[in-house]
Amino acid sequence: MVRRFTGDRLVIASHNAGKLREIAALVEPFGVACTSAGDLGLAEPEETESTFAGNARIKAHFAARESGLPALSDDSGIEVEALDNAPGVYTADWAETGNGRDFPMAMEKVWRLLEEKAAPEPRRARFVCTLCLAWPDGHDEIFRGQVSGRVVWPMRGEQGFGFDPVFQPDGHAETFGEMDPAQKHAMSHRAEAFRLLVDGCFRG
Ligand SMILES: O=P(O)(O)OP(=O)(O)OP(=O)(O)OC[C@H]1O[C@@H](n2cnc3c(O)ncnc32)[C@H](O)[C@@H]1O
Ligand SMILES: [Mg+2]
Repeated sequence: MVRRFTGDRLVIASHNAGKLREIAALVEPFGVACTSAGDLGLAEPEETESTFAGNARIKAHFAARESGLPALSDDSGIEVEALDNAPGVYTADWAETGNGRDFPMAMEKVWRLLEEKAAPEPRRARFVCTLCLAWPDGHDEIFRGQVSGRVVWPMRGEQGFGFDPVFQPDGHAETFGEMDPAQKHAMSHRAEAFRLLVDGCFRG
């Protein structure tokens, strides 16, 4: 049995401004007030697992325990088929410079590796999003969404965040970086996982 969410306040267990924006827009229609882990001064736990679900659990349970409130985390990334699904769980790590994150550099690295392999077009990829809703008593629910498409180069568009400028979803001419937020929400990995969360926990 999936546990229902009956509260009116949720901690968003993420320190990524782009995700916070998207998750707040998805949660808003349900009349649930969102506070981010950063607003509460919570630390960023280390993501030591090798799966999206494992890392999503670490982040949500940490925030739920520390805040005493239900917490929703998001672990996500881009899997590139010709790179054996890298960077995948390590998408944020590929952008890490020591002084912050450099996503243009990480996207260029993906492109360079694809060129070195002479990977044939289209260069298939998918965005994956795993959401974990955890309660302070230790219970959790996990939901996964994905969207298929291709990696394109050069980068296109200023919208969104992270790897959006090099990901073109199937059936569309624009990259996620060129789409407005509502268009991305209509098809994204995050939106799919969120629909499952709503069906299971908000309405179920
Ligand atoms: O862990 P939190 O604090 O939530 O923030 P993070 O940025 O570290 O997030 P992840 O550990 O889940 O790393 C996933 C990375 O994958 C990328 N990513 C995930 N969803 C994306 C999306 O919708 N569009 C573009 N890039 C995305 C983005 O660059 C993220 O930094
Ligand atoms: Mg992270």
